[in-house]
Amino acid sequence: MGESAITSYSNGSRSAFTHPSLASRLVAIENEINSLFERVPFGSHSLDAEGTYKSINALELAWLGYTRDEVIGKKKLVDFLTPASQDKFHAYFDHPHPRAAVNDLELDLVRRDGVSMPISLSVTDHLDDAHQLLNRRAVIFDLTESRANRVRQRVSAVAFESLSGMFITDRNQMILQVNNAFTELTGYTAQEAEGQTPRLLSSGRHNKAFYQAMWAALKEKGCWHGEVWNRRKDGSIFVEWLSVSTVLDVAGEVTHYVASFIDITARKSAQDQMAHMAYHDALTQLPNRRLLQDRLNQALAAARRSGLYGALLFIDLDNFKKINDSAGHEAGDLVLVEAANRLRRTVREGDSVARLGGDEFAILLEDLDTDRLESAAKAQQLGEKIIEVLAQPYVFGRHKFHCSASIGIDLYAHTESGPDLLQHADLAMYQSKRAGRNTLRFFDQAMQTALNSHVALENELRLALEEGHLQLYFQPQRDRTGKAIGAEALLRWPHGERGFVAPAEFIALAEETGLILPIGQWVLEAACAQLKDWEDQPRTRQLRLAINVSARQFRQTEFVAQVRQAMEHHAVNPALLKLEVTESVLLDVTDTVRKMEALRALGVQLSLDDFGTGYSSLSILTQLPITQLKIDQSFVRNIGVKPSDASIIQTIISMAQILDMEVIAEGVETEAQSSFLEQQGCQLFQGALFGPAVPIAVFEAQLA
Ligand SMILES: Nc1nc2c(ncn2[C@@H]2O[C@H](COP(=O)(O)OP(=O)(O)OP(=O)(O)O)[C@@H](O)[C@H]2O)c(=O)[nH]1
Repeated sequence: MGESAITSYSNGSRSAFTHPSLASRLVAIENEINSLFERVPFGSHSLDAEGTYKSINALELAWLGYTRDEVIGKKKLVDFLTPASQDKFHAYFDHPHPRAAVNDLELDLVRRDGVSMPISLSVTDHLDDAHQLLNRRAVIFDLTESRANRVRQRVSAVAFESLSGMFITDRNQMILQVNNAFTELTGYTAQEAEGQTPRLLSSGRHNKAFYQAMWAALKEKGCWHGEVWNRRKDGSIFVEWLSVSTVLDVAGEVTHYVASFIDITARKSAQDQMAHMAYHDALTQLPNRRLLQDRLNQALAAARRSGLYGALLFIDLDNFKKINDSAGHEAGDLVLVEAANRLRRTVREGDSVARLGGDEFAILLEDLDTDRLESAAKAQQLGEKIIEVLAQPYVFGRHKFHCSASIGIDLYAHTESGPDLLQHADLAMYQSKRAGRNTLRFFDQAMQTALNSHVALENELRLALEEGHLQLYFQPQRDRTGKAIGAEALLRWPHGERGFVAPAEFIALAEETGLILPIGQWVLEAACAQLKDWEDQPRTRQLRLAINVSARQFRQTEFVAQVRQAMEHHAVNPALLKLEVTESVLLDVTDTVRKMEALRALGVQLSLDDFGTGYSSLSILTQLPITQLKIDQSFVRNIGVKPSDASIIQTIISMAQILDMEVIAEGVETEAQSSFLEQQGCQLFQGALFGPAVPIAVFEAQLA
């Protein structure tokens, strides 16, 4: 820029400048300075004593966005400041005793385009001999960049002090800096950590390969994340989620590593605990069925490779329910825990013990032998040991319980599948139960054949129920005059190929598989519908209908509600519905009494079926709101054959009279039986002599 571009104004009023040669000399010097400042990389200007621009360099003009003519002699610096900066400016410069210099005062300019610009202002004042301000020369630095840097630094500093533990190392992994969270999480202060390497925290839980993989990832990708077990200063171990990143220089060389971590010990232990709960039984802490299934699958895969036999033992405690019923569920729990401990102690390390549920346990024995018989012998040996160990008394304080076990064993080689094994062992266990309990049985081919037809029959029964092929037959119940007072509804299953399946066969199957529940519900609904039907005709309006309720059905919590709903649904008179239950429901007396009372409150009749064959004591009988006793047909059949049975019948009838219950005899086939029963005071009769079970149309046709 040429000389003409610089214009300076001298303040002619000042005495020091009155000498013409000195004044022109000063002007020349000032012009020289101005021209010098034209080339500097910062803003520069001079102001007169009033603060008006005397000179300004090109850079500052460019920042402001004005022309020289608009500024020189017309504007003051304060005209270009933000209001806040104006206040600051005045506070510094409107001083009774001007200072000689101000350095690095931070202000904000407002450019012509309205954008503000941070600057640093340094000013040198020229004073005359009387300390009056002559003029002022200023240099201005643009702080835009450095202020942004400072903001960045502040943000970084705040970020560094986050809740995550952080540390920065040099390229040799020497820790240069740690944050407060690092100290909180590890127990090491900055002084203790700085100068060390991260090995300071090593727990010894990771091997060399782990760290090698970490360094390889850092080298390749520039970052690594993962779980690391570390040790705090106090020696305690914690697990952290660690992220490490490399910092590179312009040449691509690592200069630093930056690591941040959070303590995930609590989260991890919660996760571990949940995983444990998903695979273990809460009461005994043994693996549960799910985990056993996994292990079975692994064991089968291993057997395929090794060719060795293994065995699965299915263990079920005998009459365990009695302990619950007699001493309470807590006592039952104690026995289960003790049984689990005994099983654990009895097996070899490596054998899996699991609780399948209730009082059922399983043991998986792997790698027994290449020979089937030898393997069976080993499994049997352990099975017998277990029977012996579990049969020892269970003593808790003053209480002592006895509980034997029944075991089913299935050997496996490379062929079986996990679910089959469990099913086979279960079936073999069931054979042990049938053989009198406290023993063991192996699954064999005959059992397999029986199982196959069992499974087929089960599917067919399910289908028969779904497709409405089950039927109710009606066997009349008559009074002493021979008049039908009602009927017992009996389930029949006409099978497409086999004709009628024997009720004993399919009902036992339904009990075993649980199908008895939907079947029982169907019977209940069908009986109510039938009662409703009868209600519409005068001839049948008074007929009562008895249905059989299985113990399993009766034990359901919602049983009473089901009965109520069915009766409401069909709007039947409850007094005409009779539920026949067997003595097997009496195992849980309290529950039975409660349910029976609820049923009686609904108005339903209750009959105790097969009476005399079970074990119900007289005292229990007196607690039950039963309306009828049914003499079992086995006694009736022995009338005139076995005198003791005749006395039992006499006792039952007189007992019913004392307890004010109705009494009915079933299975009456001969006149002799009938007249004996009548003589003893029996009021109601059912049996072939009075009519077999027949379809509804036949039954109704036979009504006199
Ligand atoms: N105390 C307790 N009882 C349980 C638990 N789980 C299931 N049960 C009871 O265990 C009993 C299992 O009985 P079952 O195996 O069917 O019959 P059982 O009396 O052992 O007779 P058998 O097996 O035929 O010899 C049922 O009464 C269940 O209510 C439990 O966690 N604690």
